[in-house]
Amino acid sequence: MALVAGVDTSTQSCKVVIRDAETGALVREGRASHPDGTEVNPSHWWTALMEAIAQAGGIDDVEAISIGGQQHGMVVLDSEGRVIRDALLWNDTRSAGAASELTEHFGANYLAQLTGSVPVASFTSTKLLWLKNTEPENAARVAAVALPHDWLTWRLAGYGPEGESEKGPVLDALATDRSDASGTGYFNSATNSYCDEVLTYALGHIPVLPRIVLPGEEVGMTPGGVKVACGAGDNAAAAFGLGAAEGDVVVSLGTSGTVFAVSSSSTHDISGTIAGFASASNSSLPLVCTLNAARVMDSFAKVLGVNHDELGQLALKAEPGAGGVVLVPYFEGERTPNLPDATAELVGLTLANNTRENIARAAIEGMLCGLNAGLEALADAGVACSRIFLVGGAGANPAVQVIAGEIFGVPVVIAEPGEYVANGAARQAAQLVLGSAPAWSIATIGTVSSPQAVNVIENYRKAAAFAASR
Ligand SMILES: Nc1ncnc2c1ncn2[C@@H]1O[C@H](COP(=O)(O)OP(=O)(O)O)[C@@H](O)[C@H]1O
Ligand SMILES: O=C(CO)[C@@H](O)[C@H](O)COP(=O)(O)O
Repeated sequence: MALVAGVDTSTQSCKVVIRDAETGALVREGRASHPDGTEVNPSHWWTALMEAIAQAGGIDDVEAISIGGQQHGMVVLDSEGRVIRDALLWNDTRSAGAASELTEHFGANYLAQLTGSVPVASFTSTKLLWLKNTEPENAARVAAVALPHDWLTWRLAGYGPEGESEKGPVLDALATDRSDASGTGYFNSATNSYCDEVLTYALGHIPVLPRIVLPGEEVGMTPGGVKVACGAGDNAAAAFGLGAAEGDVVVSLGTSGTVFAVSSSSTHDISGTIAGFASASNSSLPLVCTLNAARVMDSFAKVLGVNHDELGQLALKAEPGAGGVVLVPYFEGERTPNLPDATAELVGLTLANNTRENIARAAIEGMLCGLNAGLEALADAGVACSRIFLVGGAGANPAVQVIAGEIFGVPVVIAEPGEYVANGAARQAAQLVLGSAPAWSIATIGTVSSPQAVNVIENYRKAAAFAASR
């Protein structure tokens, strides 16, 4: 039995699954936490990866490993392979001004055609421009730029600063894949090449960038002799893990809320709503992302003094529409719509409807209505949606599954709880070992199908428009 390992180095934690390459059967798993914050020293990701691998029983008996990871984070290295400053993560909004500057300089239409997306503060390109504008001495020292999964892949393959790695600081050994590169804002996934003009404007010079490795190709070997595959951005890895095909839309409720689909045609949305990313299988991954998902539930569970399941039970005791209470969940600002400085609003309260049940339901409805707007944008762009796969930490909550059926108005398939990003990465590792991607089956536990709660969506739309107008 050949074993493969898949990793999800996500915003809040690192998860490792070890699976049978042929059947996909789960053999062992492990996880470790990441620190809080939108600015993180990458060494914490390495420590968490080592801890999660150890918890999963190590990888000595594994033939190949691949890493899926949070997208966009800016990891800047000097010529000695050392990290110059803490990485700015995808949910750090300080580069919102730089995003506007890039869009004004090149034009939304030009960037959408060239890179598939109009940049917002999440994109790596905007973080590099922020670095050049704010910390010019750090920007001048940048010899290489990597994403979180690229940097961990490099370290896993034995590279890193002298004294901390077996193979030393070989910057040219950095590697990535199309899906994660497509989230940088300086990559053209039609030609699989980097956009020098955007990079030069953003950073002031062209650094070493990870070479693009195609699915099924090998990046290198760990010092222990395990093959390393190219990895992927976390959303692309989840789609690959689920085997998502045309007509399947994936909604992921982790720190970010994302709605995306694997598509044979690329998008170039000049409004900036849809990011035109690449998938982990040589196709496209149109995606809409919000900054406010699982943590909205974490926050309301804390305020109401309940756990996640109890929050869900409270929500299901309230009627759809929460008696008129509406949450616009912009706790961390928002990315789609692009409102980096917005704050959350709880509106429509009266003495009669101000109950724990209504507030719990409004929290879940608000989180999902934000993503429903993304689903509508994908439909407007011609992306087919006959069913939705719900994944991510908050997607496992039974109340979220029921309410998702009402908000999306499309059958919601409930996959067995699992680590779908890590599974997708493990499937990439299996592709490397077997020569083609194995057809692992996905265990589902049911489908939620409800008429769409049109009034709930309309009330949310009005409240969100009001919040955006402030
Ligand atoms: N049953 C649940 N209901 C709601 N939220 C949950 C549940 N279980 C976990 N979460 C939340 O999901 C988040 C973790 O999900 P995950 O997909 O791993 O996030 P990320 O990939 O961004 O690190 C945490 O905020 C956690 O509190
Ligand atoms: O920025 C995006 C997608 O564009 C986020 O989806 C990140 O990739 C983080 O993912 P999670 O850690 O929330 O799963």
